[in-house]
Amino acid sequence: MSELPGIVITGASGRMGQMLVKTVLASGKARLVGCVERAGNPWVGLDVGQAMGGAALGVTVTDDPLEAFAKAQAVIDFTAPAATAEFAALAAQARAVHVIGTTGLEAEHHARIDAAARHAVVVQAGNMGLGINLLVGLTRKVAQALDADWDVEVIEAHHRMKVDAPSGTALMLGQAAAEGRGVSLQEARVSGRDGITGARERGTIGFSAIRGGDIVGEHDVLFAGDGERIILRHVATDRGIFARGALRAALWGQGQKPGRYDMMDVLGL
Ligand SMILES: NC(=O)C1=CN([C@@H]2O[C@H](COP(=O)(O)OP(=O)(O)OC[C@H]3O[C@@H](n4cnc5c(N)ncnc54)[C@H](O)[C@@H]3O)[C@@H](O)[C@H]2O)C=CC1
Ligand SMILES: O=C(O)C1=N[C@H](C(=O)O)C[C@H](O)C1
Repeated sequence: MSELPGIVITGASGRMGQMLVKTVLASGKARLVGCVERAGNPWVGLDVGQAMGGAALGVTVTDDPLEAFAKAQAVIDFTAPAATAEFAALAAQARAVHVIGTTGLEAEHHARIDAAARHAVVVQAGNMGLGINLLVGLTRKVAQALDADWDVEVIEAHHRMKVDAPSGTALMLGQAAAEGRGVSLQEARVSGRDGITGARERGTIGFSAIRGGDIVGEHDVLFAGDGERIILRHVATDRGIFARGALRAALWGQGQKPGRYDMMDVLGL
């Protein structure tokens, strides 16, 4: 029997990094072959199992991604935009599937990810969970069925440590609403109202972000009409859903042609 795919986790000491380490170990479908953290992180040089407060796993956290990626069939990356753009090139060099969960990516990061995807398999999504990816389809459908008399607002809530807004998921949902309506999100988007904003402009898609406590991730897509409202809602209560989705993407990516994919491809939605 051939060996299970080897996985490297970047940002291993982070909230998602630790969840990913546990998920890969528990899966029985992949091997943990490396963990990467940024230079200066206190976990660098430690065994990742011991750093997490458990038994040694025989995987030392390194700040050298190239060395780690050389052993990997897939890199699962939930870090920060600049790091992810750099990892994209290194993962492609190693011909490893790059699963990107990092959000807050801007045009320059997407361009570097696109360049890497010419040589290797990249799966990128602002949300790796099944529920949200289903909600994206529903949002597109509802937006298609309603005209611009229905105001669309995307409302999201996350923990106090989240650094980007709107969330990657909120942007996926906004994009789906814009597609359903046949408009450009870039042109329709209104974020973070404050002060004398004037009346709401017809056809815009609004975004509001709440930050507090330990909220894992909550998203509402509100369609507000005259005399009625439709609310599509997803509530995440456990980061395990994102980690299991990311591992599924890493396994799905084995043997695919080089290119850029998302969770819709992985889930067959
Ligand atoms: N797509 C999805 O399903 C999900 C995406 N996310 C996204 O994943 C990212 C991480 O989220 P959290 O784990 O909550 O953040 P976190 O701050 O707990 O973890 C990020 C980790 O990345 C590490 N890191 C940053 N730069 C690095 C570098 N150059 N090299 C190696 N490691 C580096 C940090 O040291 C930290 O340990 C965020 O962008 C978040 O929005 C989070 C959950 C689900
Ligand atoms: O930072 C988080 O925590 C999350 N980030 C993703 C996002 O930006 O949408 C996914 C999830 O909501 C949790």
